[in-house]
Amino acid sequence: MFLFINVSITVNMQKTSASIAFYYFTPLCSAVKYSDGSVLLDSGKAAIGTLLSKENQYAYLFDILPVAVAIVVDGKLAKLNPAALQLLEASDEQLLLGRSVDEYVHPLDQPRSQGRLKKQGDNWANANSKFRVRTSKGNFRMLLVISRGIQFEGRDAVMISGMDMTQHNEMDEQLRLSEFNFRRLFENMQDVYYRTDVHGVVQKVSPAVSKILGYAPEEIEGKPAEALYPSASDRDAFKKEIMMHGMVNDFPGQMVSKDGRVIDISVNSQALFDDDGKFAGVEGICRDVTQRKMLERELQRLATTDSLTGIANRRAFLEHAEHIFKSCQRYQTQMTLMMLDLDFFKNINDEYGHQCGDQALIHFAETVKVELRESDLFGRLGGEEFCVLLQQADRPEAMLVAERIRDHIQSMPLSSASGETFSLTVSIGIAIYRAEDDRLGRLLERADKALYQAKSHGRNQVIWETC
Ligand SMILES: Nc1nc2c(ncn2[C@@H]2O[C@H](COP(=O)(O)OP(=O)(O)OP(=O)(O)O)[C@@H](O)[C@H]2O)c(=O)[nH]1
Repeated sequence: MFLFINVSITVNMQKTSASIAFYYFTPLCSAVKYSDGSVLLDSGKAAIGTLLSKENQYAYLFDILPVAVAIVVDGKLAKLNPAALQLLEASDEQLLLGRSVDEYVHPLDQPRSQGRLKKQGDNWANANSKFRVRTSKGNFRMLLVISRGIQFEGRDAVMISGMDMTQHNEMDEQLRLSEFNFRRLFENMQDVYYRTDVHGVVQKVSPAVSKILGYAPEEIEGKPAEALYPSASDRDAFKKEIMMHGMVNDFPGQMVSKDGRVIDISVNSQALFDDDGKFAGVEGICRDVTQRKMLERELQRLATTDSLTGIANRRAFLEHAEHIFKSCQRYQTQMTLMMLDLDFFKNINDEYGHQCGDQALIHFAETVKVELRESDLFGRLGGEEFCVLLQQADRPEAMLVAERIRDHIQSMPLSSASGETFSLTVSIGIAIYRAEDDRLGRLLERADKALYQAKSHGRNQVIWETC
């Protein structure tokens, strides 16, 4: 296959038999035929001379060239090959011959084009340059054009050869536009774009990082990303997920800002691989979700907390208790459950008012809390009924805690808004986990039964389950 790059011609062309000499190149030979008919060949390639001496073969080559070629005399088209006709969307060469080149060149490119066509003689060449060309149908094309002085039918002429770059140009433009869009996004996005290398060293980070973490990008780029994580476990969980799935979505984590604050973040990332398919790093987007997390925590707190006393509400208590119950079933460990109910509480409300009753409930909860350990659960099941779950507590231990609570409640000083003092008592029923308990409800039922007995036996007492 020929490679007609920089086709350079000396022409002595008649209308019927054309004689063109090409510099042409193949892997095997290079050859030149000059206008005086002489042929210069590389040594050892004389066979090609036979080919070059056949002038009609050059005319044939001119016709089959995939590159548009036009010969211009005095600024007017004098000869075009079929590729040129195709490029100019013209069906017949005769319609173009004699027309000024300017008719086909974009007005803004005409001064440049005219300057290049003005040169005399046949020993010069214009460098590659882009021109906007208008076809016969009015469509614009972007051409990469080279031109060279030649002799055509005994006159100074210019041979122009052009490659259609319209598509390349559109692609360039699209690329430029997408680069521009990416840059605009990169500069202005609220979230932080980041990319690390295979060792977790930050390669690129977007300017939003300064708003979120207080660092300028240059302070982070080139440093290990893990220096920004407050906890190694967060980092390890992230790495594990990325290595396992190649990506993470809305992955929760935390980072430490320049001023030492811990920021909640959510990360969308994906693993990067090199051409050989080897892991090459991670790129992704980090979002500051501190506000969202605070709201979520607040919502969670509201959903699980009794608004009056601040202890667990019924749902949260039972959920947690269920959890501990299952653990007891699996590991056959101990747990005891106390049901606590204030005695004659209706009377407090009736005598001192509902607000005073509320205050009494708050004091009650605070007093009970003091008697419990971190691992114990305390919740308000409703009204003046409460429940305590003691983990790893046997009967003597549970009885001791319950008695202490009962005692402290009865000696807890309370006063009404008008200054009247009064006290409260509490009845407590206790049940302990048994191996045959198949659900938490069994334990609750037995504790409730014991509480009922405490009430019916006179209140202000602790009763251990009977059977
Ligand atoms: N102030 C106040 N009172 C409440 C609250 N929840 C329930 N109560 C009141 O608690 C009282 C419970 O009354 P009862 O169920 O008759 O029980 P009791 O008066 O404590 O009598 P015993 O349980 O039999 O000793 C009712 O008057 C309820 O209105 C609350 O959040 N605040």
